[in-house]
Amino acid sequence: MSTVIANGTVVTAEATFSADVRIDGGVISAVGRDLGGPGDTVIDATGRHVLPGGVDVHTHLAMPSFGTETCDDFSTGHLAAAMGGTTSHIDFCIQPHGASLRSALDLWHAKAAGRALIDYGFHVAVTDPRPEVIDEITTLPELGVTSIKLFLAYRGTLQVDDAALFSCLERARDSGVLTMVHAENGDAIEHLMAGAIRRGETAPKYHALTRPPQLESEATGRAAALAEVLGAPLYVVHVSCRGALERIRDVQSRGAPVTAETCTHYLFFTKDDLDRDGFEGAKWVCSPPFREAADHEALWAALRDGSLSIVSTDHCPFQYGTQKVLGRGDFTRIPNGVPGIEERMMVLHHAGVNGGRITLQQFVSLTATAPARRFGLGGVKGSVTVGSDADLVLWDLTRDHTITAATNHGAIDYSLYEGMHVRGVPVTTLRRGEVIVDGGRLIAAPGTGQFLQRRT
Ligand SMILES: NC(=O)NCCC(=O)O
Ligand SMILES: [Zn+2]
Ligand SMILES: [Zn+2]
Repeated sequence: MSTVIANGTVVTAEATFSADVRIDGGVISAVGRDLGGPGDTVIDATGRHVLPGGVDVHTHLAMPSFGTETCDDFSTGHLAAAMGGTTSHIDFCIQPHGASLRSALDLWHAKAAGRALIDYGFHVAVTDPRPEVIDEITTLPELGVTSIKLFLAYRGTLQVDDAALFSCLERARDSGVLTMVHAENGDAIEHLMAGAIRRGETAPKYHALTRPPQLESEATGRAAALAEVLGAPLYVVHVSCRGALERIRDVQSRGAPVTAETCTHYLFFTKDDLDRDGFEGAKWVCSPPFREAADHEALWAALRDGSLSIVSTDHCPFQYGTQKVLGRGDFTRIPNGVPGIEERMMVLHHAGVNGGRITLQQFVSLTATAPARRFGLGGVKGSVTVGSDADLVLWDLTRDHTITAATNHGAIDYSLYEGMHVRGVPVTTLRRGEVIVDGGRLIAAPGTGQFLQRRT
């Protein structure tokens, strides 16, 4: 039996046009006029825009960190994602020290099993780059994993040195695997943090002050230079500042295969948000930290000119009431990370498209088409085109909504965007042709989200 989304306005990364979308076996089989026929299930999209479901390539669900674990698992995180119009994501599987990459992946598969509502893939974060672990990178594509991540910060837990970065970039290049990098100079940060604590500077705002933008720019330039020397593909995650953008543009101008993302929150907040009354600023603690208003404009410009091609969330939620408070009296113990998987599409659409900063096509590209293509899902996810999975979101561009943690759906007890008014919301979400959210009601059953085997 076929489903037809009738009378909507289809939006792709290239164009916006009136069309029906026909779905057979969970896949888009036609896009055109008057596609409905007898026996079809028809979903009337009159007055709605039909967008590809969001693809979020940077999330941390049920991730152990700072002595606790991110509060959204593959059940609550997926519920929040689906409610916000995101239909697939790629989560970071973190290699425990001493473990193989394969066993780390097994751990993450177990976290998702029986819970998933949307489709999901994994990147592997290599944290213990022993020679045999670097050798294992070549085996990842056969497991459906075609990207690894290296952290240049978080000394003692996640950080790797330049020798490991160089070896991994080389091995990944030879295996068709994309290397992602968290670019901050972890050694300099440790030094600055220790000095702040010695001086009794313990409040959340010192998180931002001990991670200055120069240390992100330096690490970005270093990673980009190593990738350029090797001709290895590199993806810089969560770019937050002008200096890092300059380093990325520099290597891109010479044709180096370096791409980059920013995350939603870096377009909205500044380091002053960490200096809110009492301990409230802890809600805004993430790495890299928030910068200046001028960085927002630089990031928007980079999204327009393509030097940044993706907006992801870095959804890494820790409850304020029970988890962020672990760092009361010592900012270095505040779990790093902020939530955003439910808000990404709405706030980016509102500030970006309604705000006149990007077009609706650019919005689709940044949130769905480009991330799918970059991470081995092109032609499968992220586009309203024939042959792609029917992951679709029907948007009402005229509907108003006020964001508040009380009506959000994840396990997190706050929203960075609390009280923000947006116009334009997802009203119906389909995953592989099946309606999973309609009018704010979840319809999908736990365990129906599928693992995404990605291509190199
Ligand atoms: N971003 C952040 O503060 N936490 C999540 C881990 C990471 O991406 O660095
Ligand atoms: Zn990071
Ligand atoms: Zn992250």
